Amino acid sequence: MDKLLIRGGRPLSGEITISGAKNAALPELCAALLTAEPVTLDNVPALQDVATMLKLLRNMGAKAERDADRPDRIRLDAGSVTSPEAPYDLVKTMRASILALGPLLARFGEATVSLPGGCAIGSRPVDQHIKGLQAMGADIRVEHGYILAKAPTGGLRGARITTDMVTVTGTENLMMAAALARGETVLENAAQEPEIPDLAEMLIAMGAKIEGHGTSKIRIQGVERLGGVNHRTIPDRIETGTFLCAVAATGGEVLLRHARADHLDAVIDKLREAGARIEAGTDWIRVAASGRLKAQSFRTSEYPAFPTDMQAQFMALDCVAEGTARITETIFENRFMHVNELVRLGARIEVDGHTAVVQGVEKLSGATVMATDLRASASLVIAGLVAEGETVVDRIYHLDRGYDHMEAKLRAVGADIERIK
Ligand SMILES: CC(=O)N[C@H]1[C@@H](OP(=O)(O)OP(=O)(O)OC[C@H]2O[C@@H](n3ccc(=O)[nH]c3=O)[C@H](O)[C@@H]2O)O[C@H](CO)[C@@H](O)[C@@H]1O
Ligand SMILES: C=C(OP(=O)(O)O)C(=O)O
Repeated sequence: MDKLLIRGGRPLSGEITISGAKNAALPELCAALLTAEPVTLDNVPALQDVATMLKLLRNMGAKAERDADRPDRIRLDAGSVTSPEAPYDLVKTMRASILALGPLLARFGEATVSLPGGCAIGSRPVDQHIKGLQAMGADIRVEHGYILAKAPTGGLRGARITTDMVTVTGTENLMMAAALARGETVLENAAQEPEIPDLAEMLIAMGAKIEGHGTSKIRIQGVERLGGVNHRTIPDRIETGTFLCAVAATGGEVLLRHARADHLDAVIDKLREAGARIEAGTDWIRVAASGRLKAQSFRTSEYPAFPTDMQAQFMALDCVAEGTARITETIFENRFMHVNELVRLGARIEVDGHTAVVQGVEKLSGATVMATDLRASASLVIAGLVAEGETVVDRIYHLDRGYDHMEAKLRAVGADIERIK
């Protein structure tokens, strides 16, 4: 199993190019299932989750290949889908496979999708996806770990759907299903994360009629068919935020290219309050920091508030900042698993329910730690970059699921980090 060996204590300087967003690319790959025409996606990151999604689409009979001359481009053709099914062995490694459910049901009138397992960060049920599709007339049974879904005769029907909580993939699944349903769907309490308007723009370019994306009320007028499209995925705001925290923690100065500061206001505000210097243009962000920063308290919440996917990385920064930070996680019930590993590196953190209290220390000291989920892994990498001596981050397959060549990007700005097999 691969590990990362980090020798900490080096400031970072230079340039990093931000990849396309994992959480936009995954639903957009599934959106290709809505049409029999070719779809081309650009700026798709090279990640394990994307590879898994391509496998899943090919398993259904779709064509899904990276362009040989241009690796960020994926060409998809779901004209040849024969089996609207997502089997357990592919779904179990990637929860986002649930995003195949809405498009398959809308286009083929039926779908069989394995229930995603509970994962490290929480139980993560999909009841809201199911409830929304049922409101559109689908008959849904859960048997032997599979969601067996059938559309009514004549196809899904538009409906007014208010989800019990704000759900990102739930909103995406229902928006995609509604694009091919009969009549109007109104999604109330919709998620507003930037990945949702990006998906909506792609669907609109395919011929969908969608309004209100990026707000909590999305209106979709179903159309009979959708066509092909060439769409460019937005930059990954969480990869961007991860590198911003890394530079703020280690000190130095780095220019992030192809980055969108306007998708990351809550994190950038906190970094500035901590003492990092940040400038930004339309597609770049420059971050500079020196000395110890000031610890920052925050509370994760739905967009545009502080993202849960940045909680672990910012906690690593707080571990070596001056003062005390209170970090409250409100989205997932079990997203503090990095805490014990950070403590192994010398951090002082106490968890009380959904809140972690971090007392900043002057330094961390390298140790062997274990990655438990994707962003926990990123947090341990940041901690390793600031710790004295050697840190080994074990089980980095989590990191490979969601970061595009992270260690190569960090090495290019001066980090002493290598992958050991
Ligand atoms: C592929 C992708 O885009 N993943 C992101 C997406 O995950 P994902 O879409 O799975 O997360 P949700 O927004 O759905 O989850 C929000 C909360 O709602 C709960 N819930 C959700 C759906 C449901 O049917 N029932 C239910 O109870 C979840 O357990 C969680 O407590 O948004 C999360 C929250 O920003 C991010 O951390 C993930 O990186
Ligand atoms: C939790 C995450 O992803 P997923 O929903 O794919 O598990 C994440 O990106 O931090």
